Parts: sequence; C-alpha cells; structure tokens
Amino acid sequence: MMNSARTADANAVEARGLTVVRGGRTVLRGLDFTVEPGRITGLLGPSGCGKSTLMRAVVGTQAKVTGTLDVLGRPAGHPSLRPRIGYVTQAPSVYTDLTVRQNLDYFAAVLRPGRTHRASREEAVSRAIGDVDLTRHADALAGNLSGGQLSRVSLAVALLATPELLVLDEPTVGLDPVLRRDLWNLFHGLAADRGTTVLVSSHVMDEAERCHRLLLMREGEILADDTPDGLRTRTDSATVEEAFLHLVDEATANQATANQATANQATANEATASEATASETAASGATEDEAAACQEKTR
Ligand SMILES: Nc1ncnc2c1ncn2[C@@H]1O[C@H](COP(=O)(O)OP(=O)(O)OP(=O)(O)O)[C@@H](O)[C@H]1O
Repeated sequence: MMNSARTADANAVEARGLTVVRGGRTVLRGLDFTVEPGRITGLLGPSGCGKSTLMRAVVGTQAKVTGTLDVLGRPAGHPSLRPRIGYVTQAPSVYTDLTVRQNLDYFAAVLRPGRTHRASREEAVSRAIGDVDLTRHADALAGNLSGGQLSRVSLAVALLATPELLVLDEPTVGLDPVLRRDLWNLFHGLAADRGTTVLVSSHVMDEAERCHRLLLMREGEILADDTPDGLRTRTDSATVEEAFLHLVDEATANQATANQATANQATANEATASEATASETAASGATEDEAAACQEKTR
C-alpha cells in the first residue's frame, strides 16, 4: 500500500483510492474519505456493503489493501499505531471464565507489563469499568453476563489504553434503548472530554442522527460524506434514513442510465461492424465480378 510521507495529519483518517479485495472480489472500490479528529463519524449502510472491511483496513488487520490510507498521520497498520487505536469487533473478545475485572487486569498487563506499572494499571482498569457502567458487575464472571454486558466488557478493554482513535464495529447491536442511549452518551463524552476520534458503524439509521459526520456506504462505495444536517438539506429529506434512500434511488437511476448508455453503444458498435462487413463483402464481390470479366476478355 502507498502512503503519504507526512507524519502529522489534520485528519485522523485520510483515504484516497482505497481498494480492498476479499475472496477474489473487490469489496471496496477506490474510496476517498476523511475522518475528522475528536469527532464521531458514523459508517452506515446495509449489511454486506463493506463497513467491517473498511474498519479492518483502518486498524491495519485487512489484507489486499491498495491505495493510500493514513491513520493518525501514519500508514494504516504501522506498529506505532497499535497503542493509539482501540478496536471493538462485532464478536466480544472476552474470557468467559474470568470476572470482568480479571479480564481487564489481564489485558492491562499485556499493554503495560511489570510491577512498576501496577498502580497505573489498577487505575486504568477501574476507569475503563466505570466508563462502560459495569462497576457493579466488576466481580461477576464474564460467562454469566448478558450479551450487552459482554460487549461493554469488550469496549472497556479497548478503552484501557485511552486510545486516540476508537473504531467500533456495530457496538449497539442487540442492546436495549436505554443501553444504546448510555453508550452514545459515552461516545460523545469521549469525543468532547478526551478528544477521542470515534469511527462507529451501524446499519440502524436512527443512530446516524447521533453522529457529527456520516459516511454512507452502498456496495463497496461511499454514497455520501456529510453531516446529518447537510444530508437532510441537500436531499430535501426529513430524516437521514430518508436521505439515504433518496441517494440510493439516485445512484440506482444513474447506474441504470449508465448501463443503458453502454448497451446502446454496444448495439451501435455491432451495427457499424455489420455494415463494414457487408460493404467488404460487396467490395470483394465486385472485385470477383471484375476478375471474371477480365478473364472473359482474355479468352
Ligand atoms: N472473509 C471473507 N472472505 C471473502 N469475502 C468476505 C469475507 N468477509 C466478508 N466478505 C465479503 O465482503 C463484503 C463486505 O463485507 P463486510 O463484512 O465488510 O460488510 P458489512 O457492511 O460490515 O456487513 P455487516 O453489516 O453485515 O457486518 C461482503 O460482500 C462479504 O460477503
């Protein structure tokens, strides 16, 4: 993958011509986008459009990535980015036979090994457990927690190193409305108080309204990169969902027009080719007639 020479970048993420091939198929096609620092950017689009793939590319775990992708001023995947990025996948990465605190203690010890860091580790663990509102469950076995509580343990692990960039893959799936609201409050708190950049995916359009900026995706492409207000205004829509549907319909209509133009051109090319063949045949026929006439004369 190419990357720019800059080491400091105003944008938390900057992609140009980002292309990803998975299983022999191009699933992200030449994407250009930026993610502003200290803001919440929502990555929205239907299932299978490429949200997780884009996030994997940003955190540096995706193979077959081409184009330019800079993250926090470094090429995506650079080893120096590891402690600066928190990544929460859709599947909770938690040991079910440990308590919440033991899970956090373990990951804290991986991040900051050694006796000298013991006090700061304990502080980070208690802070992360508090951030996700699991203090009351700190000594509960992870295996006995609900799905929503488990995903909050995963989030707490990602918050341990106070990351500058937090990448969250559909963190609110399966959560009740109260928990969803609390998590969104947490994301806003992290952005406002700690300056954390949050890149969060969802296919629930009402969550789009909670983001500062949106990247709307469809079939491996970015349909729009705008604020919720900007999207509603330019599509004359009441909600982001309506704006998204408007943009999908527009893209489908443009695609249909482009396909029709290609089909018309192919038909025109075929017609030209047939005409050329007919004239060649006629021309070669005339030459044969002329040759026959010559032969007749020479007899
Ligand atoms: N391991 C894989 N090998 C090959 N193709 C894959 C793999 N994982 C995903 N894909 C394909 O890549 C495309 C994008 O998938 P991706 O998981 O990024 O979409 P998504 O928008 O995150 O979907 P969802 O909202 O369901 O999580 C899909 O067409 C999918 O079939």
